[in-house]
This record gives sequence, structure tokens and C-alpha cells, in this order.
Amino acid sequence: MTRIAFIGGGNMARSLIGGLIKTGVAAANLRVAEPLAQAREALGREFGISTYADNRQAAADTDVLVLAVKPQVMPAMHAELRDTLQRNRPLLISIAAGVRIDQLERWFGNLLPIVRCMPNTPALIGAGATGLCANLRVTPQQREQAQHILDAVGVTRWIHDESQMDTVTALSGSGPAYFFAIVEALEDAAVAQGMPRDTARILATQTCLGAGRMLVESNEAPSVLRQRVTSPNGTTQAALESFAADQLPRVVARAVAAATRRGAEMAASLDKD
Ligand SMILES: NC(=O)C1=CN([C@@H]2O[C@H](COP(=O)(O)OP(=O)(O)OC[C@H]3O[C@@H](n4cnc5c(N)ncnc54)[C@H](O)[C@@H]3O)[C@@H](O)[C@H]2O)C=CC1
Ligand SMILES: O=C(O)[C@@H]1CCC=N1
Repeated sequence: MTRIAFIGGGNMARSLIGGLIKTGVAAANLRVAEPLAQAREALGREFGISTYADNRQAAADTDVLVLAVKPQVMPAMHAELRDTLQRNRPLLISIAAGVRIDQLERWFGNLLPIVRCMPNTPALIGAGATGLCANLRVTPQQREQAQHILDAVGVTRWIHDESQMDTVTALSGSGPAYFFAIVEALEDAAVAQGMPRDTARILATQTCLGAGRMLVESNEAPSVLRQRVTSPNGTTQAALESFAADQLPRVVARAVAAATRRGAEMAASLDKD
């Protein structure tokens, strides 16, 4: 069985570990390094996996090492982990936003097979969306291992051109927040018309869930589903015409471009490390 170690036991690691255990991976094949004692205890209790305060101990003798720490922590980890990784050469999987494969190679060694991933927070409930990108040292079997880990928490797609990983980050990585922002705005709009907030929230939230499920389950294009709601000269048409007048596609495209730029800037800021 493949042994998988996590460095960092925060939200994303927790969701991946939970997803893997649900898919039948034995707890004995999973371990995690986490500096916070309380978080370590919770991970051990909840999942029955081994926990470590020392990253090197967790990284020793593993087949796959998942780096699940914040991007800014990443450069400092190389002093700690490089030797262990050079000895074992496990598959290195990074989920850090805005950290490029060439940077990971520079910090941890360019002989390592590396997969860069961008998951998102719905992974916490098994409804994640992840883009994955591999360097040339990743074998077909390791690609399957990486995909298996991320498939445990949602859908996955391989991205062949790494420069598009910033687009993945801007689309699906940050994307859940865009929908939350729209639900907030819908709720506020209804409250402004006099609706009690709890009623506005449940109606807006359930509408988001219903629309999301229809998108996933109906296999229809979003434009077809949109047209089905839109009666000629009806209420939806009035709202959509207002969106068009306010240039909604342009607003969204500008937001995605801003997030994409920020991802590249985050990577560039790590170039000096
Ligand atoms: N939250 C999100 O929407 C997404 C986050 N990501 C990426 O996932 C990574 C983890 O994010 P979260 O789980 O949300 O963060 P988090 O803050 O919940 O987890 C990070 C964990 O790393 C631990 N840690 C800090 N320094 C460490 C060190 N030196 N060695 C080992 N562990 C250390 C922290 O104690 C914490 O438990 C980040 O790189 C982020 O960019 C990726 C996609 C989406
Ligand atoms: O906002 C961020 O930078 C991270 C990456 C994707 C979601 N959260």
C-alpha cells in the first residue's frame, strides 16, 4: 500500500485525510506532521493516524509527501526536508497557492517527481475541484497516486501547461468565495426590500445549492439552464438585462484576471528565497 505523509495538518490536509480514509485507505498508511499540539491530538483522535511534531520524522520512508502548509512557509522548509527527500525521492505533492514547480525543484531538489495541485475548500465536504500539474520526473503510476489522493475529495483535471495553474487558482481555487459573495449580495438585496435576514439567507443559500446541483447533475450547459428559468419578458429577463447593462461578464473577467495576476505575484515574491 502507498504510504502518504502530510506536512501541515490544517484545513486542506484534514479534508484530504478524511477523504482518503472514506475511500478505504488504511489509517496505518497515513501520517501527518503538525507543529500545534492541539491540532495533532485532534487529527490523531479523529482519524487514528500517527502524528508528528517533527517534519523530518513524518517525511522519512514515505512514498508520497503532501506539502499542505501556507506558501510563505514553503521556502524555509527546504533546509529541514531536502536531505530526507533526496535520500528517499518520494512523490512530492504541493497544494500551496502560487508556488511553481521550478521553485519546488530549487528548494527540495530537481531530481524529485513533483505534482503541483490547486484544490479548493469544498474539498472539506467531498465536493472539491482540483487542477493538477506534473513535472517530467512523475511516472504514470505516480500520476495515478496523485490523482487518487485528490479524487478522494472531489473532481480533478490535469493541466498540461503550468502557466494555467494561476488560472485554476483564480477560477476554482478562489471560486467558492465568489459564490459566497453573490449569496451575501442576494441576501442583502432581499433584506433591503424588507425581508427578515434569516429568511433571505435560507432562500439565497438553497438557491445556490439548487443551481449548483442542477449544473452538476443535469449535464446541460449553464446557458441552457439559464434560458429555462427565463420566461419571455418575465422577472428573470429583467434581472439578466440589468446584469448585462452592468457588464457582469466584464466584472467577472476582471476579477479572475486580478486573482490570476496575484497568483503570479505570490510566486514571484518567493523567487528571492
Ligand atoms: N484555503 C483554501 O481555499 C485553499 C488553500 N490552498 C493551499 O493549501 C495550503 C494549506 O492551506 P490551509 O489548509 O487552508 O491552511 P491552514 O492554516 O489551515 O493549515 C496549515 C497548517 O500548517 C501548519 N504549519 C505551519 N508551519 C508549519 C511548519 N513549519 N511545518 C509543518 N506544519 C506547519 C499550521 O499549524 C497549520 O495547521 C496553503 O498553501 C494554501 O495555499 C489550496 C487551495 C485552496
Ligand atoms: O486566497 C488564496 O490565496 C487561496 C488560494 C485559493 C484559495 N485561497
